[in-house]
Amino acid sequence: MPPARNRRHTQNRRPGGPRKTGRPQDLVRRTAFDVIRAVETRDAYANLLLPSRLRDRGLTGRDAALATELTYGTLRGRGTYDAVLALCSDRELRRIDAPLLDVLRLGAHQILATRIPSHAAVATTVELARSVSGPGQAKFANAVLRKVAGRDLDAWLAIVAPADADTLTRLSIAHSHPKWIVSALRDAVGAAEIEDLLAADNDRPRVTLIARPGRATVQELQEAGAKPAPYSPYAAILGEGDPADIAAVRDGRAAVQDEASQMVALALTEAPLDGPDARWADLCAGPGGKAGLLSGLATQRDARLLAADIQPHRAGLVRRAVDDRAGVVAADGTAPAWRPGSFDRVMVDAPCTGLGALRRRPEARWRRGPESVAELGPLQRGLLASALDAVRPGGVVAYVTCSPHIAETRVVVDDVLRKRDDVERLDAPSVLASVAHDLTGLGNGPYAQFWPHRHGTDAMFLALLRRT
Ligand SMILES: C[S@@+](CC[C@H](N)C(=O)[O-])C[C@H]1O[C@@H](n2cnc3c(N)ncnc32)[C@H](O)[C@@H]1O
Repeated sequence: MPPARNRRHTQNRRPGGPRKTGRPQDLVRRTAFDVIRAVETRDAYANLLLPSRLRDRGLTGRDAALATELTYGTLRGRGTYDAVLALCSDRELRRIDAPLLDVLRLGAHQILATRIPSHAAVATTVELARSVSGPGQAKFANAVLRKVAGRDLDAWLAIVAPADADTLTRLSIAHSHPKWIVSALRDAVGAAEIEDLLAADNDRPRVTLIARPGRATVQELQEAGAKPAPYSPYAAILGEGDPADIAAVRDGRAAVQDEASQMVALALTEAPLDGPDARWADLCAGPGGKAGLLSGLATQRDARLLAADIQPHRAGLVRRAVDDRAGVVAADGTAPAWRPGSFDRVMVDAPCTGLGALRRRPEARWRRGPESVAELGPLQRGLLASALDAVRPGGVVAYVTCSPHIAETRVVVDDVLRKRDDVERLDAPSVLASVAHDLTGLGNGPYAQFWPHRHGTDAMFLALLRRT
């Protein structure tokens, strides 16, 4: 993980301190490197690939923890490390072979953000450079990394992100976020909190579980070692350990799910409604996180959930997450197979940039550019319009994104509603507060926005809309 932001975290538990026993450190670094390369070359997701690489190579315990930290930290901190490396290299970064540049980033992370002694970090990284790029490049790596090791992180930050630099540049380098994301997040959260938000994006996210209603209980998760969670009555926080070690998770009766994701689904089920309340739909259900919760509650309330996703394989994942009463279809939510007014409650968890979940997807910030926001806009508008048609008069739609970018959140809702006179906005923060009394800081309504730095959750957005 990078710089400025993470002092809180790194001071308490900086990984990679000296070890007493000889361990396969080379294998640990090689594993981190291989995952970082796969992220770069074939768009792999670190959080999906790393666990299987650790298993394949028999890395467990402290070795697995170090490989995870090196992988995630290097991916997150890339923006800061590149700024430092650029000053330490006599070659422009774009002229350095991509694999070697990843080795250098991995070395910079160890030197600047872990307790691994600098000389050991340099020596092992140079060895890795030798095996990846040959002896000549190892010499180059040695020269660059020795310069990196000449200053600590604070000293480097004073040079690469000085206080008198323009704010966007300073925040972008110090907190390792692309400038366009810093700018978008600042528009959404405001200048006073942007630095806290960027810092939270670089923190290790807590692992939150959901006990799927009717199939598992929070008590069962707590007996397995999880702790109470602040907001959702179905959530528990796993401080350490592998979720897959918990029987309810292995059986699919419980799952890993961010607490804000749980809360926005609960808000849909708690939004006040007159008349029948028997037919629910989730138009973008894959892989089934929210649908799993909705289906359990639907069954308890004698309602029925229809869950749809355009991608058949994701609809298949939904099938495993929901209970037997729910229907699951592979369908395009913008060209519905159901009649208008078919449902009482509809969830639209729209495809989005995912800027609200940067903590959990360390590579995501480097993968998309600002153009992706505009590209997703028509689909987001189409899905919301379709959901409003699918709900009966008096029924409720939840429009949700895992992004706080205002062009994906309130701008979409306001655009769609401008063209219709049959929709009213409900006060989403009040509905959420009816589920969890201590839940504040969601904004002044009618929309609700969760924040990592305020709530310790993903930055989920929620609009609750009622057909009139
Ligand atoms: C943000 S994800 C949904 C996450 C899910 N609700 C959960 O909680 O696990 C968005 C989903 O929308 C699906 N999708 C994209 N376009 C769609 C469309 N036109 N109709 C239905 N689903 C669509 C994607 O395949 C993806 O699975």
